[in-house]
Amino acid sequence: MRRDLFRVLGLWQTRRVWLVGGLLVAALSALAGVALLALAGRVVAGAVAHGQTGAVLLSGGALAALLWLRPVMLFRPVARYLERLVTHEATFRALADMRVWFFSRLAERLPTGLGLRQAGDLLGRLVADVESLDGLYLRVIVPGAAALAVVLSLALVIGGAEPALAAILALPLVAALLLPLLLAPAAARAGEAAAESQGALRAAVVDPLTGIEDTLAANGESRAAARVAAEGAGLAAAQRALSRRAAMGGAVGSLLVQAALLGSLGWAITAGAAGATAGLMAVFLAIAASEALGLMPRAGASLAAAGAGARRLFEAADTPEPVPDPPAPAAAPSGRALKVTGLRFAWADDRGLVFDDLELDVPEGARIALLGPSGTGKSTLAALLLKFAAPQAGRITLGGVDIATLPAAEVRRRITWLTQDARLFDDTIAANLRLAAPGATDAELWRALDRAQIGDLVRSLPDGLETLCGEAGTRFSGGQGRRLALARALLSPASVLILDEPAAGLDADTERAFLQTLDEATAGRSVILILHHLIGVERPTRILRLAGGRAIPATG
Ligand SMILES: Nc1ncnc2c1ncn2[C@@H]1O[C@H](COP(=O)(O)OP(=O)(O)OP(=O)(O)O)[C@@H](O)[C@H]1O
Repeated sequence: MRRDLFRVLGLWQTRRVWLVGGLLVAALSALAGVALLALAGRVVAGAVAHGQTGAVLLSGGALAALLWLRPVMLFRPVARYLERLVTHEATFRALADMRVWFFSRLAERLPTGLGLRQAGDLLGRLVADVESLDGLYLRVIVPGAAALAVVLSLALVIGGAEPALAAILALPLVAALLLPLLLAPAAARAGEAAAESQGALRAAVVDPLTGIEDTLAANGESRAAARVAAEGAGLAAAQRALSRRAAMGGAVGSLLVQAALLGSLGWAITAGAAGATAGLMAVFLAIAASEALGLMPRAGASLAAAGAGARRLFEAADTPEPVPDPPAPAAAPSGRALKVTGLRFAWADDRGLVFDDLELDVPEGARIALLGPSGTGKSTLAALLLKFAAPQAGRITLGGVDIATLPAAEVRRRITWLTQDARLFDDTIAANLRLAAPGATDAELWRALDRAQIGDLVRSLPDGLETLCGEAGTRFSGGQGRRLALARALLSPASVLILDEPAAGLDADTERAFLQTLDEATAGRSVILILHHLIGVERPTRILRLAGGRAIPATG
């Protein structure tokens, strides 16, 4: 837990000005509270002495304390306000950075999809686990710094005059300050269970909702609801356990603060008149300290929750990168011929080989039709060409340069892929298209839409290019969405296009029309057409069939 939390602090380095600023303001605000009650104590002690001696005026010290009371009283709420402002701003900034960091790490590490990870669980990590880290700063570090400032100031104020009294006052408070560190390991399991349940609950909701049609068609909603209920109950139980720990910490905290208060009171009573001023001051200071230290032991639960959140974040973020970028990349290639030699690849050690000694030549401007039954590795080949996975043996060169020596982004600028289940995102048609070419003009968007045989439909929509697609393109039929995705691929400036079943979703006439115009749409670029069968109008320069892990020439 400790290592994970220190790593979080390391990632927050860039926000250190805000974070340290928050600590200083919090300490200042706590000290203002101490000063307020110290001054009040001094005035009351002066008034008591004044009553005893029958003097007409308060002593000089008590009078000065009285004069100082007003500015400190005014300063205190200002400091409290600033404390809230700065510490919360610091947290918002640090957590926002953390979310972007986590998202980028996932994007690098899961290029071929989530695998066995669940979208809902990852969402839980991005939202709830990142959020639990605010407890590390707002409920542990900030109050800890404020409490430390209070304890030190008490020791200074009382310690000089009455060391024994300072010890009576400070020892229980130091215990309250350190208690979170002792309580956190015991609460760790509850924190872990709560974080896991958060993820499981989100997964239980997101999974059936993402495929709601299939859930409903199978009458599966009551089973899905039962799973949500079960995960919800698990989460409630874990959170209850965590709250119990926090409540126990709170109770111990008030006991310790009361011990400091009673100890000071006892000392004041037994010290008699000589110690009355110091004793009274100590009682007042113990009251001041209760605010800063009383809640400290509760921080043990927050520390445990933050530790669990951090562990889950790093567990996902540290998934090994399937294809790390080379430390010293080669110069970008000038040519665009693709060549695959001696390629061997299996998705995992315990899975069979998808390719064994695969050879493939895609000269500049060639159009290769790649056929093969389901499961022979057509999509896998595309994944290897885009560096979503790395071969166990063999080479893939682009313009004569081994892509293993190029950064993935460089390769993906030159090779693009219309995947089999290409997705539209929850944005406008224009924004979806400009994913492939951010600088494309509207005229270029329309040209790509026309080439993908979907221009007329988009023209007929009231909002045209600004029409919203909905999540996963739900606003469109499967075939329409596919054509929009095809337009996006055609718009890409990449010099090698891999089009996986580009005509899927088109009726026979439109498919024919599209394939006949594909030459013009992809002029000057190399194209790998992944198809289950040819319809006779594709005019490929070569036809290859994938079988037994190799690409063999075919006649169509
Ligand atoms: N991301 C992945 N992780 C693990 N195994 C995978 C992954 N993608 C594909 N496979 C496996 O690799 C093999 C080849 O799959 P691939 O999707 O490349 O075939 P395909 O020829 O494109 O099939 P289809 O025509 O059905 O799309 C299959 O056994 C498949 O289970």
